[in-house]
Amino acid sequence: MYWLNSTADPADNGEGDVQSFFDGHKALRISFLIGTVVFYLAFTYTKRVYFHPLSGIPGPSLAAATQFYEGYFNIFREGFCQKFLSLHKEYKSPVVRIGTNHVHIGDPAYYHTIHNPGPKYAKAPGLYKKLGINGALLTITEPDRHKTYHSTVNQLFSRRSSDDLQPKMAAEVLRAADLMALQGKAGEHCVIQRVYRALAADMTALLMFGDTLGFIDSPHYADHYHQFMNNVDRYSVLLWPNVLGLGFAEFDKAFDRWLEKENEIQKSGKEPEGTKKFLGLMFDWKKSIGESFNAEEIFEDSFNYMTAGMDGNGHVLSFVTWSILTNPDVKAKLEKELREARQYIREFNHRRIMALPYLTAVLKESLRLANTAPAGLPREVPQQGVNMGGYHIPAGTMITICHPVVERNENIFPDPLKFDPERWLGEDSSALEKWLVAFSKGRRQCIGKNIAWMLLYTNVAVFFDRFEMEIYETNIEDMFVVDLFAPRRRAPIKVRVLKDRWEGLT
Ligand code: HEM
Repeated sequence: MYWLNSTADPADNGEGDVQSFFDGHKALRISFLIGTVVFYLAFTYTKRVYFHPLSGIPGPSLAAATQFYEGYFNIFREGFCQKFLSLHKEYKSPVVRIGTNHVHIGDPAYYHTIHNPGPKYAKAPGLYKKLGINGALLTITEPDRHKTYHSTVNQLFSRRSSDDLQPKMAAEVLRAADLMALQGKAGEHCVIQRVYRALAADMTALLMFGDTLGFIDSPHYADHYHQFMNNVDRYSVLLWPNVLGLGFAEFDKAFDRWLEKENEIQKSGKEPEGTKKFLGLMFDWKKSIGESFNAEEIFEDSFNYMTAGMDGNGHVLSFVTWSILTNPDVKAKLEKELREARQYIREFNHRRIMALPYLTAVLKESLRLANTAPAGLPREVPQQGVNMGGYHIPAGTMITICHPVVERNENIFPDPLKFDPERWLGEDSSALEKWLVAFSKGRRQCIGKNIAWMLLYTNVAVFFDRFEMEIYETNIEDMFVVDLFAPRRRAPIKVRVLKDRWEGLT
């Protein structure tokens, strides 16, 4: 830098001169900075838009150039995923580029290629590692690691294991219904989404840890709005890793209690009777892969199961409730079927409840339209790349096919926005099963599917057979789905119980 000032004393090390040069040339300094930034931006833009391996794929140039494009829609508009379907129309292409290294597929024919039973198309670290829930089953991206974890815990989520919950689930659902009846009599409304979430959270904890956090015991007049649920609502999913230590004291305490019990089992070497619970299985898994048990990691994973269970079910059941109560024909048909099955419903015979055809159709149609994965579940294109929709997509590209591509496709589901359970009852309806993707498909599909179905069936059967209900101060705008990786509605669903049809029955 010495050359900048030719009149300087050669004995001087030059630092002072450089300083005075820049002090005296503020405008030049600013221009230099602006020039550097403009050059950098222009260079990056040109490189990403025109000289990137995805350059040939149509899509908004700004999306290709910078992640800020996606960020803008996520922060200031209704979410980037709201644009996905329209981008395919705008660019008249089944493949569009939605990020620097990210493409979106608009053709349902590729859904099962991406979400397949094999190890190809691993979860994209670009999203899952950023969620920060280290070690959680959900965020494991390495196929082999996922396989060993999944096969160790899978038995806990089997249909049989969910069946074993029957007596306790019956007690909790029937108790929640009794409390709703009391609210109805008092002329109070009920935030039913909280009731569903509370039931699902308690059942998830019971399945996994053999204990609950007592959601259903939290004040019923607040619709079981437990501190855990309250905190989940306050901190978005994207902030969880930062707040896990802050607002979840009760879960923390419960986890310590469960861990202490498991440590005793490990020390004594004496397994209790019955299906091994989650922490025991995690000790097994860690041993089998030669790692030590990391309590912090398992805590985060456990937290993730709790929220996935609570909010997955709450989200879908709130939509079921809205759909039944705003479609009088559907409501009448369902109530007729439930009335005829009342005996089994009151006995909480879940296997018989789960065989009811119209209820099944209502639930499938709700799962289709509830929008359980609005932004899709990004995967990574495997080695050698793939050809899709007339384009070559290179290995390592993040690839997404959001669920509405399938769920709102008019060739698969004619008149797709209509809530029409009958479509699942027709002669060729079995062909539709492959397009029921709400739990995803393939190797990374929802592990909690069995308990989720059991809750969906029994909650709807009990509440809709027992109560005449109406929607209370909730409108269609409240049903809008906001993408926070986990789907959220703008506002929860409220109902009012008008009549208790089981009152006086013995
Ligand atoms: C109606 C309710 C539910 C719906 C619609 C639902 C939906 C989904 C979807 C779409 C995925 C795939 C996520 C991805 O690929 O990243 C998933 C995964 C998962 N779900 Fe669910 N879920 C529900 C209930 C539950 C319940 C009750 C539990 C807990 C017991 C649970 C735990 C999980 C876990 C741990 C994963 C990660 C699985 C893996 O990566 O192998 N879910 N769920």
